[in-house]
Amino acid sequence: MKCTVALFSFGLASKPRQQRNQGVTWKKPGSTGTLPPLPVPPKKPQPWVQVVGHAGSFHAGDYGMLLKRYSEGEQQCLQRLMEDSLRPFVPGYHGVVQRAEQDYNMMDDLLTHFNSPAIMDCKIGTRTYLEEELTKARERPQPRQDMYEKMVDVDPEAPTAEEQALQAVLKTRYMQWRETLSSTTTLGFRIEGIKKADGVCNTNFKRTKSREEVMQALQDYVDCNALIVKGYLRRLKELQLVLETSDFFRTHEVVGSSLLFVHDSTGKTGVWMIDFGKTVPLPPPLTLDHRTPWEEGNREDGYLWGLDNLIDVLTDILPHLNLNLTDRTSSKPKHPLQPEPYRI
Ligand SMILES: O=P(O)(O)O[C@H]1[C@H](O)[C@@H](OP(=O)(O)O)[C@H](OP(=O)(O)O)[C@@H](OP(=O)(O)O)[C@H]1O
Ligand SMILES: Nc1ncnc2c1ncn2[C@@H]1O[C@H](COP(=O)(O)OP(=O)(O)O)[C@@H](O)[C@H]1O
Repeated sequence: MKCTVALFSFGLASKPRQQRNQGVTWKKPGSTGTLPPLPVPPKKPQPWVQVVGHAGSFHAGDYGMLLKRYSEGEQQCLQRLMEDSLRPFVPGYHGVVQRAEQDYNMMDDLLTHFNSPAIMDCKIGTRTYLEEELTKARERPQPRQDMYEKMVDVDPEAPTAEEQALQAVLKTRYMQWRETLSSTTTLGFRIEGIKKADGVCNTNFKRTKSREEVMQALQDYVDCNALIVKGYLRRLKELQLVLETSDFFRTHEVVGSSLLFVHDSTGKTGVWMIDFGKTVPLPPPLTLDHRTPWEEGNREDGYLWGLDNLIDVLTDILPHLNLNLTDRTSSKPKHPLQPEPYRI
């Protein structure tokens, strides 16, 4: 799908938006010599942007809330995450709401405190389908025509003779093909989509596979700004430490989940874990270290291995970037082969 922009399609409170702004009054300066501070005019509502994912699943709400089409599994994860050490790394969860007879999980809109942000969705892990989906596909195979078409659009040679005859592929086969076509298998993460600050959106990363291609895409995403990368690296390293001790993480298979990167021109950066639609609790006493390679039955997802690699790749691009946040005239590295040393 293409990036979707939404402007408050569902108000979450009974008070309409315009009414909320009526509390702001502009006073004349008094005659005592000291000027009272001028009230700040109300901020223009920022449009919420969806970079990738299912079309029609989200509604931007008022008061910095986001509604995502209800899934019980995701609700349980978000509830548990509110009690876990990972809480600062996920959107705040605020329960279930109903709109037009549809249930939604209500969570924080992570874009709220950014100004015209650049956004990147990176899917983490070496496997993008659940083990239970593999079992189901064997027991009751349901070849899909839509996935065949998506496959042929990218590479007409990709389907096997049997798949060509059927004009359909199994979902797990499609997902495995996407994993090996991109950097999921080799690096344990892949770029799904990027929206730059100028509004330009790119979801054409299906074939972005090699370390060099990934580095190039990341470098372009941050506009060669080392301070942004430094901010991201700080946050990712904190996340890495918390993941290593989180009870939630140890006891869940985390599949198809993304890290949402956000930054803006002030230099503010943020990274959060999103999308727990395919995150499932493990049968006790099974736990995962998220770094051991996957073998069917061990449930490992490669999440931490992918995060380790993502941190490595971001660290590797640092010497090629500009340290000067405000120098927009020199956004390309001047001597890519002789980079200046960079220290974190
Ligand atoms: O990105 P493309 O190549 O379009 O493929 C999509 C993604 O893999 C989705 O995963 P995610 O939501 O993690 O992005 C997946 O949704 P699931 O999460 O339901 O597996 C879709 O499956 P279907 O929804 O079955 O079509 C699949 O068609
Ligand atoms: N809490 C959030 N705040 C801001 N944007 C979000 C949030 N959750 C999701 N998004 C946006 O929606 C996109 C799809 O989210 P995701 O949960 O992965 O949906 P899906 O389950 O349909 O794949 C993300 O790439 C991001 O742009």
